[in-house]
Amino acid sequence: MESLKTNTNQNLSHIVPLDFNSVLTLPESHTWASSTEHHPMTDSSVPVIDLLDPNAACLIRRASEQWGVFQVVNHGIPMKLMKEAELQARGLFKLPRDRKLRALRSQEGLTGYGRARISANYSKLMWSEGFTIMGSPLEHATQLWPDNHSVQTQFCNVMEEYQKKMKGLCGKMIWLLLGSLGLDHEDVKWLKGPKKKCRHHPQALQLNSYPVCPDPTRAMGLAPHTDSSLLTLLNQSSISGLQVLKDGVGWVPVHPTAGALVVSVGDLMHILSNGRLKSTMHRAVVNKVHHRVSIAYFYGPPHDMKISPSMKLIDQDHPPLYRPVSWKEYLSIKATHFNRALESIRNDVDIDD
Ligand SMILES: O=C(O)CCC(=O)C(=O)O
Ligand SMILES: [Fe+2]
Repeated sequence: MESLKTNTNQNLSHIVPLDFNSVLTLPESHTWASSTEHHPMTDSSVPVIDLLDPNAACLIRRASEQWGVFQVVNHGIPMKLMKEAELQARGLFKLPRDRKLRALRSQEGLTGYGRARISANYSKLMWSEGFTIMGSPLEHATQLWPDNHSVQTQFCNVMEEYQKKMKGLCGKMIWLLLGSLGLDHEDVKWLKGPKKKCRHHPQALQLNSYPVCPDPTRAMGLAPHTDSSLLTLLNQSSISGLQVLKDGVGWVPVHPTAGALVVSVGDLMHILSNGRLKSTMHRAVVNKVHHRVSIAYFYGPPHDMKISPSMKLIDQDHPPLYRPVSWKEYLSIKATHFNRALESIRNDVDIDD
């Protein structure tokens, strides 16, 4: 792979995705030892919950305890906006490679085009490319469409509106979940309440693209991971690819449901709930026919706020499972320990650095 240098002369080739159009066979660098072909030994599937159901809070608590992942319908996000965001993402990833590379993430940067960040934790590369947005994507939009002001504006408007709507829904979902565990605003003061003005909650939008793959069973779209967030809302479009790891069963596909959003409990929500709600391992597989795009919205607590198991969920039989940790600290622990990050902050486990 060519090395890409910026004007600060940093070598950024470890951020650059493969030129997927230029290869007819799966390169060795992207060939995973174990096949992603799977035959789950179960008929059970990730619950689909109607948010207008009077029993919704109880259903999402049960789904979060048993699966850590569920789909929601009647969530109030306009279908038109979900489709428009998907179209904008597709338009971006269809741009010529040199255009996308103009908006490449920088070494320390958080936003822009590049490989999945978890690539650093695996020896094989993934069959995907991503684009991260935090707030206004205007700077990158001008790099992507330098001569087309109206495309820039349209892209920014859609992505900003999408983040705004996701933020509202995420807040609602988090309070539904916490309420179903018996927690209220007094127990989680740092979390934005309906009328309270609180500190800034970091959010990020991750556009994922999984190009058509010549040998999908030996490739990996996005390798197994848990999300570090409090909660993640995923718009997975109509093409399947997302799978969750279910204890005793194996990888279970999350079949796309028209208009639904996939909700995943993140590691920090798992900590806050003292282990009651699961942050489930998930991955994305690829296919030979369709270019799949997904849009993940991650919502976290204020960066420096220490998150610890809620006092109300601690008693003699349920001691605090985790030590307090801020999101900032947790992200750096995750960078080192990756899928063992939660284990590394458990009160009852010692693991080597
Ligand atoms: O594309 C998908 O289905 C999964 C995306 C995901 O897990 C992520 O962006 O963290
Ligand atoms: Fe994820």
